Amino acid sequence: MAGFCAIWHHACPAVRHLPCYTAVPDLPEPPLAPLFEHLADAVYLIDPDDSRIVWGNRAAWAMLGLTPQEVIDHSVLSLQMDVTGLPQWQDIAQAIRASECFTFVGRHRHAAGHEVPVEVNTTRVTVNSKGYFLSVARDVGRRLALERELRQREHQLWFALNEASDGLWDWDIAAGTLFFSPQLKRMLGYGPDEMQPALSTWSDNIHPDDAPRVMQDLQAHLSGQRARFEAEYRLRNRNGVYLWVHDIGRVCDRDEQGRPTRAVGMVQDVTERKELQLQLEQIAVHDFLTGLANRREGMAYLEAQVALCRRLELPLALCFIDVDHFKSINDSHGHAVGDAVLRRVAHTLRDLVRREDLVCRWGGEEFLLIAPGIDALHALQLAEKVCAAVQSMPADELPAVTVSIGVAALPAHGPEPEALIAQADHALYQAKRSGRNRVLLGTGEVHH
Ligand SMILES: Nc1nc2c(ncn2[C@@H]2O[C@H](COP(=O)(O)OP(=O)(O)OP(=O)(O)O)[C@@H](O)[C@H]2O)c(=O)[nH]1
Repeated sequence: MAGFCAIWHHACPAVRHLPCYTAVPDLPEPPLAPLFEHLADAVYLIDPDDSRIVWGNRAAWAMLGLTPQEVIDHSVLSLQMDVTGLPQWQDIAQAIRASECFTFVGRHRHAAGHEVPVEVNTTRVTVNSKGYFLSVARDVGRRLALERELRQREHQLWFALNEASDGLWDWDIAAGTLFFSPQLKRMLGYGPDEMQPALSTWSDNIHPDDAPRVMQDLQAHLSGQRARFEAEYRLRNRNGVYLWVHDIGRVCDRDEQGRPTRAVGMVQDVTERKELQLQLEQIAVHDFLTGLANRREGMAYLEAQVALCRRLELPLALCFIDVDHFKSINDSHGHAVGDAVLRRVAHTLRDLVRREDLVCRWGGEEFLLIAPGIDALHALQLAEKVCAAVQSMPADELPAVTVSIGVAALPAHGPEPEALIAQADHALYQAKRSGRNRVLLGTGEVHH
């Protein structure tokens, strides 16, 4: 081995860190040896009889992290982790002799301790009348890593399509086809072979009340006005039941003119969350006992309608309605009966008003009727109707009651909602004082 130290040295000016090869007359070298020096793949010349490496190129030493001195005259068995002994080497040598080119996939041992996955192609060459093996080893670590990554991605994709809770869609806009993932079909109650892969399969099943908004949102994204498509809407399932879904998607391909050609997205079933949200919204704006709008909702409606009617120069009327002697109902029949009476009064009021009117429970046994577009005269007539309707409620299981009503109207009784309420409240107070079961109009005076 001492002779090798002299002929393999580290002073090659072209490649500074790699040992440089110098041909030695008494050692075999493969044909075209100088050419192999410039190959990126490792090249070894191996004596088939004893598996000794007798020559290698620069890439060979680099791949192993060793110097030529550490490799030359060593058996391939010391480098190749998948060849475990001479008998196995003999079998391999036999196979190499029997074929034009023998391919072997294995692992080289790097000086730093890690493995280098290699694909080794070996062929036979004759040097100085003796047969040798010429092996070209390619580092396939990167390729294997890529293959592993690809397999991993395929697995993730399979998982996303089949197991993830979100349904996926892939819309080939140019071809006019819409792919629905197995999970999306399952979410909507369809089998794997159902659901035509067409846009109409989706769009025809959107709730008619939601469809215009959803299509507008989709169009806004396709035309580039919005960065992505996102919508919450009702989608009909196979049984005709509407699910609430959260749909989010994005254009992923455009043609040379910038027109979208493909979009992908995912759909989540949010029915439970949406129904809970709707219930909470309902609770937030409704009175629990009567189901009417609550005071906060009534006030918001009054403010909005006063602003609108003032802008359009339309009248607006308010009726403050209070059940007469309600305390005595509670006292003589109990609180539960009192509640039932309040519910019945509420239903009577609701049945009497127009769609654009709003009745809210102001508190206790007080109700507020907001009637946009109605002047004071018509409001008085409406209030009389309310009095009559309450008085004529059937007195079967529940005690009969009457109501007193104070009326105020825009513009006569003040431009602001608070002024209108104060006027109606004062008129109600007067109605109570003057005997109850009656209607009085506000005076337009300011009362403190
Ligand atoms: N059952 C029941 N009673 C209620 C409710 N809210 C308020 N009340 C009762 O309604 C009664 C209102 O009494 P008052 O304000 O004295 O008025 P009133 O007895 O109707 O007399 P006038 O308004 O002067 O005709 C009180 O006894 C309250 O306890 C409710 O949700 N359910």
